[in-house]
Amino acid sequence: MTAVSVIGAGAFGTALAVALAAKSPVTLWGRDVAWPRENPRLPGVALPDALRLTDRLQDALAQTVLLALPAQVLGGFLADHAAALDGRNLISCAKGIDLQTLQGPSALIHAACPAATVGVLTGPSFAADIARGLPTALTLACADAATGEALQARLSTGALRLYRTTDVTGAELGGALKNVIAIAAGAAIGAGYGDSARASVITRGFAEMTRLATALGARPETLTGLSGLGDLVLTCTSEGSRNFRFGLALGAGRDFTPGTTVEGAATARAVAALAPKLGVELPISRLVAGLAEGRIAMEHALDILLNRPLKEE
Ligand SMILES: NC(=O)C1=CN([C@@H]2O[C@H](COP(=O)(O)OP(=O)(O)OC[C@H]3O[C@@H](n4cnc5c(N)ncnc54)[C@H](O)[C@@H]3O)[C@@H](O)[C@H]2O)C=CC1
Ligand SMILES: O=C(CO)COP(=O)(O)O
Repeated sequence: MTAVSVIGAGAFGTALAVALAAKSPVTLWGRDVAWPRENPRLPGVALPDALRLTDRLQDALAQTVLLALPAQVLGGFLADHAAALDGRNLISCAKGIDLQTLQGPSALIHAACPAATVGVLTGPSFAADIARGLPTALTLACADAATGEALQARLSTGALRLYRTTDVTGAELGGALKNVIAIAAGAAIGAGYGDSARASVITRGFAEMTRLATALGARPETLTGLSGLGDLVLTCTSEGSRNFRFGLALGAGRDFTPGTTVEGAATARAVAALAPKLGVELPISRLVAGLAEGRIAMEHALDILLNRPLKEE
């Protein structure tokens, strides 16, 4: 039995498994791992011998399990496999808010697996960078400080440097909400509004992320760390981001590749549903929800943002 297993053989799960296999044997579970030694979602990355692939969950579960499934499928997966997962260290790597329950991945895990120790691994990191062994800094959040420290040591490698925090809510929400703002930043660029407009979206978007996250119990300083500001900067400025590219396509009125994981689209709708319940104003996120649902046309988006009453920063 390996020390760490990774559930979800998409781009991110595979990249994490490749990186961790440099340190100790890793098992990677996926429902569709019939590919030879290269994952089509992560082209050009050879899978090392220390990485064992399986589609049998019962063969995959170590004491520490990284859950690298998209946020909108995590709840169903947990419902199906809670008994096998409970009691382990379960670390969410998903960046989203579940649209059905309006909860983040850590709350879904707690609810399904009450005896598990829950953690969150998040921060600025493209799967391709991690898989290539490029230097990357992430946040490992765990409410239990001692377990968090042990997990930090277990999951750090020569290239992957983990910082730790006990603020699970803040770390998780930073990663989820930056995807929504990245869609807005992409839309601003795609529509030709320019880099100054993008800088405004990043800054005012960060204010929205902080308002919502603190209303849900996050510590404000967590939002200024890797999991919040760090990942926001990466995702709003790089075409390596699927959320940013989705926004680019929206802004330019172009189609977007179906089947691509774009966490920010569903998360924007979850955020729009949460905002009135919490009494927080989130104009950019609500606009992204409207664009993603097709309720708002791109040609009206700018007017909606600019015609609001003037206010203090
Ligand atoms: N790709 C990246 O650079 C990064 C991704 N993440 C996060 O990791 C999470 C996963 O994203 P990616 O791996 O990039 O997505 P992906 O689109 O590359 O892969 C998704 C994987 O989930 C599997 N899947 C879908 N529904 C399933 C189900 N019901 N049961 C079992 N497996 C199922 C698919 O077969 C696929 O292997 C997302 O929350 C994303 O935000 C976080 C950091 C970086
Ligand atoms: O979360 C990511 C980088 O930190 C990946 O972003 P995308 O899901 O937008 O590709």
